[in-house]
Amino acid sequence: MSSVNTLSDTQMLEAVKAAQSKAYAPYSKFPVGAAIVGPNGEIFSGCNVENASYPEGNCAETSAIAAMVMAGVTQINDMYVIGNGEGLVSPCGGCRQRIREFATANTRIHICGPEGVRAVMTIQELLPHSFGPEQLLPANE
Ligand SMILES: O=c1ccn([C@H]2C[C@H](O)[C@@H](CO)O2)c(=O)[nH]1
Ligand SMILES: [Zn+2]
Repeated sequence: MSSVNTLSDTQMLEAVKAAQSKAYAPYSKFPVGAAIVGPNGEIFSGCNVENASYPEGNCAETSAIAAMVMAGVTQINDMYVIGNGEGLVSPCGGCRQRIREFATANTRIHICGPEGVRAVMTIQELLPHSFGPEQLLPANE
């Protein structure tokens, strides 16, 4: 558990809380917010969007990634996630793969609670031995 929040943690906590407040989660009643810091310090946020056809719902991380890509950005420097409860709301398997697509070795995922950042991890820790763009894209980029 990390106990000290940096200035940017404080700013990002505000951003994820604002995103969480927009969640559409009438079925699970489990609102989640996510906020990405891009390579130039831009912030892209998203919330979970559920659906009466349950499997069609989107996670907050997925929504934030869509907002980032819509803005023309394809690199995640940091991802902040917040949910309710005591434990760690860490990205689901599908979202780990989606984050992986835009992550670098320096990307950090910050799992938050209302009081601050509870844990920080790398995508390598969340998704070891992962499959990624390097397998499919030419190396001469
Ligand atoms: O990291 C997570 C975990 C869960 N959810 C959402 C999916 C669903 O709407 C609700 C309950 O699983 O929380 C997220 O958005 N992100
Ligand atoms: Zn997910």
